[in-house]
Amino acid sequence: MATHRSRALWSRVMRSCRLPGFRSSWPRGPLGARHVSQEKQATETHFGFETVSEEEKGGKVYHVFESVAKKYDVMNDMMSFGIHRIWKDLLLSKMHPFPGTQLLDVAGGTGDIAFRFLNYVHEQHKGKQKRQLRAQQNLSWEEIAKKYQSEEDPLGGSRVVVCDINKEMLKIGKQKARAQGHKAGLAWVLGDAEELPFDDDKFDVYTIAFGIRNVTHIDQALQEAHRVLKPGGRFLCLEFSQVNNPLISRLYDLYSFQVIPVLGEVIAGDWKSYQYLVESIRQFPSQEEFKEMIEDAGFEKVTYESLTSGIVAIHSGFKL
Ligand SMILES: COc1cc(O)cc(C/C=C(\C)CC/C=C(\C)CC/C=C(\C)CC/C=C(\C)CC/C=C(\C)CC/C=C(\C)CC/C=C(\C)CC/C=C(\C)CC/C=C(\C)CCC=C(C)C)c1O
Ligand SMILES: C[S@@+](CC[C@H](N)C(=O)[O-])C[C@H]1O[C@@H](n2cnc3c(N)ncnc32)[C@H](O)[C@@H]1O
Repeated sequence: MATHRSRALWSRVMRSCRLPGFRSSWPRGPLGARHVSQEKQATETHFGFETVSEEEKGGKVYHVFESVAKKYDVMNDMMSFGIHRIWKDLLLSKMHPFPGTQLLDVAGGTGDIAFRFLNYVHEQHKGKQKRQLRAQQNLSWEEIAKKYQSEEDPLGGSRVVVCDINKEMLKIGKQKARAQGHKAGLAWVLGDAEELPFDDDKFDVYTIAFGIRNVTHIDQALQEAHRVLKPGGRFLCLEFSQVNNPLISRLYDLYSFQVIPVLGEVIAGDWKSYQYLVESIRQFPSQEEFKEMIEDAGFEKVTYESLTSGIVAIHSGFKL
């Protein structure tokens, strides 16, 4: 059994060497994940390097995340040497939520962004409370103790809704929330980024981390982001992007195509989902192209910051 498994693994490694994975520059559709050919308008798209119908794509993406959900978090630490945590922390520092922020985290999966948000606003609120106490002279010990024991909202009114299309990812997220003691200020909603189950002008911030690449109609998801944000609200997207240093790009390509699917097979028993991951990264638009797409959806003051040589980028835009 073990020999069969390792032989199968080796044959996959060999096959993957024949993939365009050895090219130093990658074919990139101008619209990223959505490729529209002249003959078959708006019916075909990409699922990694595979061309599939738009109807098929959603089901395939669903299957990927249903399959990897249980191993999702451990895979991210292994593949990125823990670096995905730093990227997510940076997204939160960029957001720098104000007290009372209403956040919608779309494609929120197992809750990494939501938990960071809750920890951030909790720390912020505690800091504010301390500063207020320090500023008040001559408080008795009883008054100070009362202030700490009062049932005041420890999140200062901030709330987060995690919205994801995949039940299995949300299930793992809810288990993590229980284990980490997150209860208040957190809601889980099953929903599609392309058709959000929320009213217009509802949220202060919309985040999407490593999610938009998987959506069939990225333009539709961006328009939905714009719709649900309040005027003055902020769009923030953390996603894979384009590496511009040729040497790092070559190493990263080698690592992506030769190591990541192997890790996927060994840790999650799922080569194909991790092959989809690395292929879908190469189909996603560059920093500048994605910036234009965000502007086309009606966002203003759109900027981006490339992280780790452009392996990922954070895009930001405002609904004004
Ligand atoms: C299904 O869809 C998904 C599933 C998911 O689980 C997650 C997502 C969404 C994704 C995330 C939340 C983040 C996931 C993170 C990544 C995909 C990885 C991002 C990658 C990095 C941060 C590292 C970037 C790597 C480089 C720039 C290249 C550095 C690599 C090397 C020097 C190794 C070069 C590799 C080769 C020559 C290939 C052959 C090598 C071997 C077979 C030996 C094995 C090598 C290793 C295990 C690597 C050891 C590397 C080091 C000790 C150096 C580390 C250096 C750096 C990190 C700069 C989702 O959608
Ligand atoms: C790579 S995970 C990202 C999870 C989380 N944001 C994080 O940073 O770890 C991608 C998530 O996008 C979700 N997703 C894919 N297509 C979606 C869609 N159309 N609407 C909402 N979520 C979607 C998947 O179910 C999956 O949970």
